[in-house]
Amino acid sequence: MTAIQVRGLQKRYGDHQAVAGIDLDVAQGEIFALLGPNGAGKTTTVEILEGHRRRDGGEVRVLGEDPGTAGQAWRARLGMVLQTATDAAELTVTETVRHFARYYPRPRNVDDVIDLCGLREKAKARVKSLSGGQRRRLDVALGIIGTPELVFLDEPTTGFDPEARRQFWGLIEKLAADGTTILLTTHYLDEAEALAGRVAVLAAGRIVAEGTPKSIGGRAMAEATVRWTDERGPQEMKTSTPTRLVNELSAGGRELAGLTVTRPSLEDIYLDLVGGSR
Ligand SMILES: Nc1ncnc2c1ncn2[C@@H]1O[C@H](COP(=O)(O)OP(=O)(O)OP(=O)(O)O)[C@@H](O)[C@H]1O
Repeated sequence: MTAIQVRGLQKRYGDHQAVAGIDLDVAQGEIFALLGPNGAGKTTTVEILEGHRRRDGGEVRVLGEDPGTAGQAWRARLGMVLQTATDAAELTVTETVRHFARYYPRPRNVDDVIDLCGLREKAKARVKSLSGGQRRRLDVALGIIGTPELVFLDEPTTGFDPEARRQFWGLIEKLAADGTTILLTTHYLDEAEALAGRVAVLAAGRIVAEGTPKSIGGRAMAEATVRWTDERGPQEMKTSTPTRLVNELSAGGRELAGLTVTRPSLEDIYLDLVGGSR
């Protein structure tokens, strides 16, 4: 079943076209990433899907309903990770999660969620004493306490140190393993590559590429560059059949000094895709 279906979505702020006609399909159980630079229209898109912002044009279905008109029962099936959710800073982590659990008809077990989000050691700590990364994990705890079918994560790891990001990715993978659909926005390529089954690259309100991280921008098909050094010095050849080339070069068991085979990185392709639109 399709969790999210978007056709021709448009949003304009004054005379600025923030979202310029995008199509999206996210299947149930998928981790889907909207990847794009600052100002590409990611947050606007997610807020429309959450029902927090009105669209100017296009069709949107989220869990089968139009977010513009869907009611409370629909909302309870979504997990929205809002940075403002943890304002009750005088409460402890457990108290905060327990408090939010009361809003939902089918909440997860409070202790399970605290464990899942890696907050066991901080369960009795006041929210105001948490680090930025721990607070973000608490935001996620509050986003998933209601057993949502679909979770929206808007730039979840911005400002995290590398270890906190790894831990957070692990949490997202655990959620997805339970069958939760996840739509995340990010401007980190490695995050999209590590987590998402499919990625849409957004630039200036349009989707400029979509597919698996490996296939984005035709990367899987791109020519490889084979480099090696021989008696003439450093050599370089571009080829669509690098295995054959290396076989030919090394015929008779000849060792090739400094041999490397590279394809354009996701970063090369991405910068190419979004470069013209900034
Ligand atoms: N409420 C608003 N009023 C006017 N312009 C807005 C409003 N919200 C967003 N914009 C503009 O619309 C464009 C898209 O913004 P949006 O926040 O959706 O981008 P984004 O991809 O999420 O960027 P970031 O990575 O910086 O969060 C930007 O040019 C932004 O300045």
